[in-house]
Amino acid sequence: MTTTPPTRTNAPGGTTPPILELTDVSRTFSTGSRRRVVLKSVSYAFEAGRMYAVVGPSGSGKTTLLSLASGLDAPTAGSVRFKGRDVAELGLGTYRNRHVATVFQSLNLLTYMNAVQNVTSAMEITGVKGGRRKQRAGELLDLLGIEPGDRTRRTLQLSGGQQQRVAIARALACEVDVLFADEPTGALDHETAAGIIEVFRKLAHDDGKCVIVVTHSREVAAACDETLILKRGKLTPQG
Ligand SMILES: Nc1ncnc2c1ncn2[C@@H]1O[C@H](COP(=O)(O)OP(=O)(O)OP(=O)(O)O)[C@@H](O)[C@H]1O
Repeated sequence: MTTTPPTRTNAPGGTTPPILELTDVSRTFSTGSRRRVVLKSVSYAFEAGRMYAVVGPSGSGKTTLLSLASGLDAPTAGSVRFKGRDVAELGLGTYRNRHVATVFQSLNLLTYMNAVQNVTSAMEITGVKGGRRKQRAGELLDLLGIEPGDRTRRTLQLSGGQQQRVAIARALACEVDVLFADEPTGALDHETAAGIIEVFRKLAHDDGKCVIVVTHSREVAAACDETLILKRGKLTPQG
């Protein structure tokens, strides 16, 4: 088993070991005889305590990048390392379930459950004990501005923006080191979006998490510590 300690950092003169490191990651999709190279040897080291925006034109591969970094998909070539360990060795399922949480563009809420149940169900692998789960879910739904009267309604009956906020509360409930979010403010009004971004910033800056957000929003990108541009298969930090 390889446990090479991480050494790289993107910060000029920085020495912080990365929490998540992509090394020469490529992803090619083959449909029939057609091959499409979406990511070409992408390398980047993400640090704890920072919030990153991944931006780029539609179809440039942002969701693909997020899928690889979050262990939903495996690269065609290259490696993804979490705390120095190759996630392929750790096991993609273990990596996904124990170390990272993702707010998907499609949200993936359990629509037959209410908001509280969606959030508590994410706590099964955390240290939060059964009796405290409801209370913790209440705290998170409070933080995301879901009114008490809406928390016991099936999520299918909530608005798109409310569902998005429940999905974020559920991701926060996982208490993991890395949080990924794909267009997390897409269905939200300006004010609610600003509140969500503040929650993400605090998560990074106060709780030391690594937050990686795919976004088309300039406001979201401006609130991040670093913006990475994905274009023609390459990931480049904004100058
Ligand atoms: N499973 C797949 N099979 C074949 N092609 C795929 C697959 N997943 C993604 N692609 C292709 O990879 C390219 C990048 O898609 P991706 O969804 O990662 O882009 P994106 O930057 O997230 O786009 P958007 O901003 O529109 O959400 C697209 O051309 C898409 O059709």
